[in-house]
Amino acid sequence: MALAAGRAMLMRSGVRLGTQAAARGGNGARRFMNHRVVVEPNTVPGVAVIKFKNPPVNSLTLEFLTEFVICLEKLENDKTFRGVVLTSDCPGIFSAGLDLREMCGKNPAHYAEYWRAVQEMWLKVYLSNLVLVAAINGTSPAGGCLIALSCDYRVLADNPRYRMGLNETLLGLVVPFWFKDTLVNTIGHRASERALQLGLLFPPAEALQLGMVDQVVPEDQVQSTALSVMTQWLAIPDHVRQLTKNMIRKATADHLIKHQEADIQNFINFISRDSIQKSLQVYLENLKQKKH
Ligand SMILES: CCCCCC/C=C/CC(=O)SCCNC(=O)CCNC(=O)[C@H](O)C(C)(C)COP(=O)(O)OP(=O)(O)OC[C@H]1O[C@@H](n2cnc3c(N)ncnc32)[C@H](O)[C@@H]1OP(=O)(O)O
Repeated sequence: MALAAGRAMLMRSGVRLGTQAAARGGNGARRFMNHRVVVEPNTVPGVAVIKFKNPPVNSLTLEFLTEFVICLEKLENDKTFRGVVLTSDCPGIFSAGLDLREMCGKNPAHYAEYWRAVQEMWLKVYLSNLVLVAAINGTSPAGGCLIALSCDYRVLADNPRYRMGLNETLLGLVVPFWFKDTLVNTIGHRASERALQLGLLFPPAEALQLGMVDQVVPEDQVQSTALSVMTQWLAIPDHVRQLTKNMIRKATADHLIKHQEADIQNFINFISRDSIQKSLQVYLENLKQKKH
């Protein structure tokens, strides 16, 4: 379903699916290249590394979301893969979250298409049959943090400049209920209440203390740590681990699935408001002028 919609979207936007290139890297591993998402089968058997490559800040544009979902779907359907490490190819930034330009100055049909793509990405990551480990090698606000929170395990680089959290209120936005649920499921109710209302972005030591990440390691060890953690997760037979994951996550995902259309309509109504459009424009302008 998501794959078909994604293909249609890519066709509309002029991206040819046939352009995905395969090449052999130095270690002989096949390396699949999309435009914005690079998939590298790694030295650990059954594990692929997905690198976000949407410079300058890996913002979650419609095209990026579509490519990402297609990549995950392909890996899920390829039974040689059991686990995926998610990381970034953009130095210092895991993902800047939703692309603000997708939510500014567009029409309701675009907002609907964009929000559905955000929902589908979250459902795909949150309910993935694969083991997903986030190797967070940069800052990850809002939607970037959501991707990491939706993985099974998080390893964060020990760099005080890298902040993580759901900062939507700082942009004048109300966090969607399923972003909130994902955070509450990870760090608990009280910590989420404070973090969400204040739009807090946490440095590594605090993120670890809160349980927002599972490990903080030196920057040059993020990916290797993620891969060795993966080995531990893959020691469990897939079917029992998948059933257990599904049992724990199903209610949260079902909440969105049940209200998916209403959630899209709510997003359109909210984002189309003059006051919201104005505050997003001011936020973007401030980013340009480096006032943040
Ligand atoms: C019911 C309704 C519910 C609505 C809920 C909507 C939910 C939204 C969730 C979100 O994800 S909103 C996005 C939140 N993201 C942020 O607040 C991050 C903003 N960006 C930054 O703080 C910084 O850019 C950075 C990530 C820390 C990187 O800093 P750096 O100094 O390295 O780069 P910049 O010069 O700031 O940025 C370069 C370039 O990229 C543009 N940009 C940055 N972030 C975004 C973004 N999220 N979307 C689109 N574009 C972004 C920035 O404007 C610069 O552009 P320029 O043209 O080169 O000036």
